[in-house]
Amino acid sequence: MNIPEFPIPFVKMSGTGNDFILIDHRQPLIEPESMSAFAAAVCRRKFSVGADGLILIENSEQADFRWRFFNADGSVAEMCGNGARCAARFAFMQGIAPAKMRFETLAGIIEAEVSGDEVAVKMTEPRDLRLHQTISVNNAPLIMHSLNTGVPHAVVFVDNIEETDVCGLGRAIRYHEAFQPAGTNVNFVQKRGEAFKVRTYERGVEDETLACGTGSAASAIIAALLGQAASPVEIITSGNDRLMILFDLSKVKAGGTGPIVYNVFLKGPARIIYEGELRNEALL
Ligand SMILES: N[C@@H](CCC[C@H](N)C(=O)O)C(=O)O
Repeated sequence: MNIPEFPIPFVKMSGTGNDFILIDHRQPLIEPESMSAFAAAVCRRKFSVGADGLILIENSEQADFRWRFFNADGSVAEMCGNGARCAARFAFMQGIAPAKMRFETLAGIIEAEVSGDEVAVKMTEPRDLRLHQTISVNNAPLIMHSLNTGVPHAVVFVDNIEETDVCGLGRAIRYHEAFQPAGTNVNFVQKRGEAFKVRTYERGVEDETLACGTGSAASAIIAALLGQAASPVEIITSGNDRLMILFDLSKVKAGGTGPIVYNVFLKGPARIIYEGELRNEALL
């Protein structure tokens, strides 16, 4: 890795327990070929700052800014719902963007609105919907659904979410041949009154995270398509925080087949935990 010039100012943020390191990278500090290794080093818990992901905010010619998003293992993700809410608040706070903004991600343009510590983002149009797939996991048939809400998600409805082996089952599904080569994030979902509890095994973190925005959106939309919910859907995260998912749904596409879902919004808190300066020892 090319060693960047230290110290590097950063902000640590949490989107309902999904935590990120944010860096204003409009003046480039880290060489593109070193970014993945840099992300993996600074996201390493207990040895460095520790986080589920790294977000670099850069200049854009089409929007208020663009981001580069890295998972904790250094892999690049096309989109991250909670990261998007944190990035919007960071950009507003640093004077990079107004309260109502647009920014570029690999999944497309994201619209966001910041109001205090609450941030709403308009997600990309969901795609690649598959309902009622049966795959074999640990030699047993498992029924699941899948949807791409910016990144790929599998959704499994369970009867006892507390007892579900999120890491064991999640890893088996994440690496299942049905989802290769990209792999998938995996959400386990259980209805709780009018709300839904969601626990997510995240690709690129390779662990359960305390919340997942795109996973919550995929779970809410699939619950609605199965007739179990209607927008707005309240999601209870693993960390017992709340996210709201709003969307429009029409059961049949005009002149075609299959449902369409559009105007998908993800709303919830995006909190600033601390600000600091990275030293070179953060990479050791
Ligand atoms: N935590 C995220 C999703 C981040 C990307 C994911 N790990 C992937 O690689 O697909 C969210 O809040 O949406």
